[in-house]
Amino acid sequence: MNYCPPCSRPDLVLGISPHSDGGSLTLLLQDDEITGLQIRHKEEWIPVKPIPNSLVMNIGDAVEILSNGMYRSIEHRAITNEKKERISVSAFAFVDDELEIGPLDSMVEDLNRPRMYQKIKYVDYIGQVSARKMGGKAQTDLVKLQSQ
Ligand SMILES: O=C(O)CCC(=O)C(=O)O
Ligand SMILES: [Fe+2]
Repeated sequence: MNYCPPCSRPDLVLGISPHSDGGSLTLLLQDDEITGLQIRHKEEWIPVKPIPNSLVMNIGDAVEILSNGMYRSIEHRAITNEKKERISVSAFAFVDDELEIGPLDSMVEDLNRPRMYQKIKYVDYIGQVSARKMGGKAQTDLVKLQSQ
């Protein structure tokens, strides 16, 4: 659960720093009344206007890696609001710590595409991501193969 109190200087203070979710999929319940979530598209931050009574589903890094980059984990952040507090609820699906993840053969050989990410034990991947704190989307770069 994320809580952002009202903030007199939303231009200076973020609610949640830019990041992509490290798991496989995330379900997010937003406050229907406040647009706080933003996704990065090219160099711009695009607001995700809540659709009442609906959930947002985010693709996480694990799906990006497993799909060999076919499905990207989006970089996102939450901004603060000058007048209102905002609560959001995130439910993350993670991969088993001991599992080694890497692009699935069906996403590489079968599609005749170059392998974009190295294999890594999931717990090691998450350890590296956490060590960087919320350093933005480049977190999947940690396992991107040099030549890609
Ligand atoms: O509050 C939001 O809209 C985003 C929350 C989020 O990105 C997260 O919990 O990972
Ligand atoms: Fe997130």
